[in-house]
Amino acid sequence: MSSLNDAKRRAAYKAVDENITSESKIIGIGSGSTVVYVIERILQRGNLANKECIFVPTSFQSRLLIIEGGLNLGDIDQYSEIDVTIDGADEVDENLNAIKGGGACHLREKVVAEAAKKFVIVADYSKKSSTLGEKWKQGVPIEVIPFAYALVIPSLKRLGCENPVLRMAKSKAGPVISDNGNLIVDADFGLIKKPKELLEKIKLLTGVVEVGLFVNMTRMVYFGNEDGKGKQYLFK
Ligand SMILES: O=C(CO)[C@H](O)[C@H](O)COP(=O)(O)O
Repeated sequence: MSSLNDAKRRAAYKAVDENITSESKIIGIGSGSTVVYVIERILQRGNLANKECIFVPTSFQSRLLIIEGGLNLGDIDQYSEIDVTIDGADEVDENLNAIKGGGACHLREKVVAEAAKKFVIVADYSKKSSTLGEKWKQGVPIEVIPFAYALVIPSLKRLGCENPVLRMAKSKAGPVISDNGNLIVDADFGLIKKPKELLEKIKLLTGVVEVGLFVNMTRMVYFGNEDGKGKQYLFK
């Protein structure tokens, strides 16, 4: 296994072991490659898989992971109070603010994170930074309704992003369509020293549904380390 995957797995296992307890009944499941290891660990711990836990997905991908794992699937409209949500991230700064949405799922991810008493991020060492924008060079993912994207792009330029890019699909001629039927614009703002301010400004643009900046939401981050030895935890 690559050191990166190994690091993802270590972070995910530790986060499950330390945050999903016998008290946890409703659990939010994020999206992405690291979350696959979250489900793997939950299944290994048969007591979690078999008992009456309900798992709330953040995407088509995590819905499938829950179903294929034979876990109890719930929806956010049935379970709007979640005990703990565990999700990946594209970058996390030293204040535990994060960029998310590399998989175009950040709208649902934010809903399920906000519904949780505790929001926990799992990531490999390459995601750790001191200031957002240092590591994730693709830009801030912004979910936009299709009708408005041509208007949102120049507005993002006025906010300081030189080249906002409509995210295109890799195996289809056309744009990435989110699970909500929307488009994703990736907007590189360089180093983001004031993520809350930027989030508020982007969110005010008409047609923007959600921004992949998770500010003041994360309680804990588990980073899997490169050396294969330890794990690094950051707590708020
Ligand atoms: O925000 C996300 C999807 O929208 C993912 O959590 C993020 O992209 C991290 O993914 P991975 O664990 O594959 O690195």
